[in-house]
Amino acid sequence: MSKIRVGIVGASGYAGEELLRLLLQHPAVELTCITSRQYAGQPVGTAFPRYRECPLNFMAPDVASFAELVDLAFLALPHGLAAEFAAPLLAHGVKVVDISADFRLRDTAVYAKYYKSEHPAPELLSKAVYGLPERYGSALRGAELVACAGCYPTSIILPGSALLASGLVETTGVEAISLSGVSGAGRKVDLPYIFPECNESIRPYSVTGHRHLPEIEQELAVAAGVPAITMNFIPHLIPVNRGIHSTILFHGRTGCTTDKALAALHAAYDGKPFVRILAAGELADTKHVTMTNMCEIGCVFDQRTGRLLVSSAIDNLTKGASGQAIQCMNIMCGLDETAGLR
Ligand SMILES: NC(=O)C1=CN([C@@H]2O[C@H](COP(=O)(O)OP(=O)(O)OC[C@H]3O[C@@H](n4cnc5c(N)ncnc54)[C@H](OP(=O)(O)O)[C@@H]3O)[C@@H](O)[C@H]2O)C=CC1
Ligand SMILES: CC(=O)N[C@@H](CCC(=O)OP(=O)(O)O)C(=O)O
Repeated sequence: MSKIRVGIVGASGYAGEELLRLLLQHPAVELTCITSRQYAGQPVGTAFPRYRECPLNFMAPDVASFAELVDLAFLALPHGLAAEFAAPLLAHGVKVVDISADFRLRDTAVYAKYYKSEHPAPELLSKAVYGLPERYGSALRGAELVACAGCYPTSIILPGSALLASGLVETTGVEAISLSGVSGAGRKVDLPYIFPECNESIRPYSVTGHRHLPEIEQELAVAAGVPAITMNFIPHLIPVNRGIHSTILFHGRTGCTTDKALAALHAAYDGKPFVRILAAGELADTKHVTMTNMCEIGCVFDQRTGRLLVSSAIDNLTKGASGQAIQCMNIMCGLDETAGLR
């Protein structure tokens, strides 16, 4: 079988770097082109010295020349911009896997509120499949445009949707407290993210209106089968390079126990290669998942408070971004879901 020709738009950032790491050893793809404005014309090793021996050169992000070289494009661009690239690429017949947030929200008014601008390509929203393979696997088969789930959302929606769908927990009073490594903010020089500012620091931010909140609420409501879910989501920046840990608190319904919650998670995810359900008494740890495409989930029911405490961990750059994007590509193209990701 001939290899799928793929390219990365925005390959000089952290999501781009993670795509490079995974795609350069993917058995069914040929990485034909990578773009960057600042490194255009230079070898990939200029931006990432670990790839000094790699013969690839960055090219300028010119859609027409890029589209000639690829069957499928990964967009690792800032939100707002990704949609501007998606539209002409799709028009050239190129499949698009977008890692940005541009096609995740179904409601353009919600997008405008949280992303502070009108949606750049609303006409494409109906084409977009939400890129969370464990929940949307069959819709991904043959999709042309995939909106990869966000990093924090992946860590919350995977456990949360299974538990809400099981009926063991209430749909009201949901709370999620998440901790993210600094690579989640991208490869940029910005004062709050330089080493002396974020080392030895744990800092909550955007505690009442983070842009991932509507994405999490949207997908949890779908899973729960209710018109809307209103919840708290409290992200924190922590001084590690990679990894997200989320603690999600639910009010248990009558009969909720740790064993029943674990059984619901097993029923949803047994056989899914990138979800690991822990045994009773175990909670998730980012150390167990960094540099992998795995989401690790544990939970415990607190009899005293009636709350189900759920703990989940992912690598923000792998299952939270580029690994998930490749998992989506594998399904879109009829490959083994795990190709290049084990
Ligand atoms: N970091 C993470 O953990 C996650 C990131 N994401 C999403 O993935 C996307 C990329 O994130 P990340 O890699 O962290 O971001 P970075 O800031 O590290 O990289 C952004 C990339 O976009 C390119 N770029 C920026 N502006 C333009 C432009 N005007 N035209 C063309 N290229 C441009 C940059 O290249 P150059 O300047 O050289 O042109 C660079 O390659 C974002 O939408 C982010 O929200 C999603 C999940 C997790
Ligand atoms: C630590 C940090 O700053 N994290 C980013 C989210 C990471 C990201 O890129 O979000 P997407 O999944 O939507 O692309 C933030 O809070 O905006």
